[in-house]
Amino acid sequence: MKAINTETQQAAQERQSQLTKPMGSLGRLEDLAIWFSGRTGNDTPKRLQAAICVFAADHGVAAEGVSAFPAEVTAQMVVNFINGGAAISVLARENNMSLSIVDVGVKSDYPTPNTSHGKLFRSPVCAGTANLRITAAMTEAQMNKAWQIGAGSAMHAVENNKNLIIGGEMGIANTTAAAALICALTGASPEDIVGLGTGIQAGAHAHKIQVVKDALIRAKSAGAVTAFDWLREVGGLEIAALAGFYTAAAEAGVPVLLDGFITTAAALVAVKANPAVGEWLLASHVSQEQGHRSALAALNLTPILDLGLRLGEASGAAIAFPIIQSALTLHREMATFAEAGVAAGAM
Ligand SMILES: O=C(O)c1ccc[n+]([C@@H]2O[C@H](COP(=O)([O-])O)[C@@H](O)[C@H]2O)c1
Ligand SMILES: Cc1cc2nc[nH]c2cc1C
Repeated sequence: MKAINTETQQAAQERQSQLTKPMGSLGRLEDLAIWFSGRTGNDTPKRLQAAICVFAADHGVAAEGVSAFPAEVTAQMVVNFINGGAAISVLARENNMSLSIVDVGVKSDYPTPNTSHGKLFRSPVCAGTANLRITAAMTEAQMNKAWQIGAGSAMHAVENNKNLIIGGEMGIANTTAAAALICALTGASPEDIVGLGTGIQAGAHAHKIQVVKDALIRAKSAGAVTAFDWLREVGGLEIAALAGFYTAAAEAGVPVLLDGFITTAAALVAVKANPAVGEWLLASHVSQEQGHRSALAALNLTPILDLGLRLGEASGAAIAFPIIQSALTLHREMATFAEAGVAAGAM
């Protein structure tokens, strides 16, 4: 894993103190510029070129009635992404970000749209996971395959000169898998982590908590210990792909911007498997899903935005992106006190 460049990071900190503003007056935007300086080895980091990959897959646990929507919506939304009508399609266009949709296990058939608001990669590992309440979600081989597809997507983005990696997901019932993973990897209780996902009612929420409890007990008695064990037992194909995606980005030394609850669960898996990955992660927002705040805290991450979002698809990351871009442009282009002939204050 590439080390953080403390020299460029320090130079960026020094530059921040010389720009024509009271020190600290740009708040977290200053920290973001300094953070990127250390990661890019450049005291004035270049403009960001972001790649978004949305990983889509289905979940056997949807059969438990844990989502407000039917599983068919996963496939239908994949088509909507490519047709340009989904939130992430709009946001990717708005912010000039490349958009790839990667099917790693969508169950229902769907036509290949002949529009191209994003690139579709059909690489299903299998037709969705098994029901994690009653059996392992994936086999070891399926999990590894999904992980490798995610890693390959990150490497492809890096080869295309992308310098910010954004992962998103689409998968009906995946907040159940993500909640189970977060509980398993942080020790939190299902009551504190399981949320309403797409908008289930109180009765379905109580049942969803029980499903997660049952899954945790089952997986534990099946011998789950490592992050990979838990991923295989209670995770999902798109979550495995995201964990591989984040790990490969960190290994290539390219910063990662997380999205919501599910992407954070994937990041937790990646960091538990290799703690150095954590140095390359930024949190775009804290979602409305109940356990997101504590999952981010477990990763030592502070979200940029808190807008009550709960959509997924990388939408929160795409919304935070222009703020990060502004932080870097300000850092590069603002004049120093000396250049502008402005008197510096006492520091
Ligand atoms: O990103 C989030 O924080 C988030 C919170 C709630 C729901 N979602 C999205 O909604 C879907 C999962 O919700 P559910 O109720 O089917 O588990 C999945 O496609 C996610 O992208 C996403
Ligand atoms: C319509 C819809 C869009 C989504 N995007 C991400 N998850 C989603 C879930 C639903 C139900």
